Amino acid sequence: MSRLAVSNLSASLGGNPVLKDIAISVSPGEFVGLIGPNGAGKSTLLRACLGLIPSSGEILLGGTDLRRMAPAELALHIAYVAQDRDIAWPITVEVLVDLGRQPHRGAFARSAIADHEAVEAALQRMDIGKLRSRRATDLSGGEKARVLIARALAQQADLLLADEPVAGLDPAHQIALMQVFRDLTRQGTSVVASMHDLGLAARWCDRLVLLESGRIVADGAPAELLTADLLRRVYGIEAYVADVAGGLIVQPTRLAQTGIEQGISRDSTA
Ligand SMILES: Nc1ncnc2c1ncn2[C@@H]1O[C@H](COP(=O)(O)OP(=O)(O)OP(=O)(O)O)[C@@H](O)[C@H]1O
Repeated sequence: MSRLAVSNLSASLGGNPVLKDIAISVSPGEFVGLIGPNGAGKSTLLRACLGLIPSSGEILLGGTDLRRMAPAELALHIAYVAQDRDIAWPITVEVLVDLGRQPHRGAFARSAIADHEAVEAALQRMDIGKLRSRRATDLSGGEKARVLIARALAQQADLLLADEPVAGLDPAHQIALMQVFRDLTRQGTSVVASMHDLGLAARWCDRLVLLESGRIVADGAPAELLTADLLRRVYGIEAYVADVAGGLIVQPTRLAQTGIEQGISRDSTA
């Protein structure tokens, strides 16, 4: 059975249709990359899959419509990393990551050993052990991002939805995060992450789902989906695409002619 099964999903924001007849299913242990141009609807789809915005259609989590699940139950099954990395409270990194354990215990219960281990594992996975006593509000952008991802990892949900989780991370931490996601999926967790870095998406995701103007226009294995033709049509870019022994390489090189038609200015020397 799919861990997440979405069908006929449509949603409007501010009176405008933003998601149109979306169908997507995610299996246990799958790492799905959600790609598409700015404004395509990636964040909205993730938020709809959390029940955060009104939508029509079906969103099944392990066979149950998640809109009928209580928030506390939902939090045991889905973890979410939002695109917005604002941290308002000057609490320590360790305390913030520990908030990810909240669904597993009563609000005032003492941390159990399992909670402690989950927090330690999340701190190590995101390479923020040495930041544990720092105030989260004092961290750099990339450090804050890693702390918020660690909080979601500590939740140990079987489905992780992450909105542009690599944004702001340096190359080493981007690759490390992809490795963390792959390791999690190999242990049975499902991960759906929106991404703009097509090279990382190509190399690490099991499957890519491409959104354009609120519709899914392609869904498949990276090597089948990421063709130069499709990238030109959807993103208006030329890209170097090569399937080599070490894995798929996708490197955007310049704007395509269609980029101009879409209103994107182009540096003719590029
Ligand atoms: N609250 C809102 N009211 C009206 N329109 C909205 C609202 N939130 C988002 N939108 C619109 O919905 C569309 C999809 O937005 P969404 O944030 O899901 O795109 P995205 O694919 O995640 O983009 P990006 O890559 O820029 O993060 C956009 O056109 C956006 O302007």
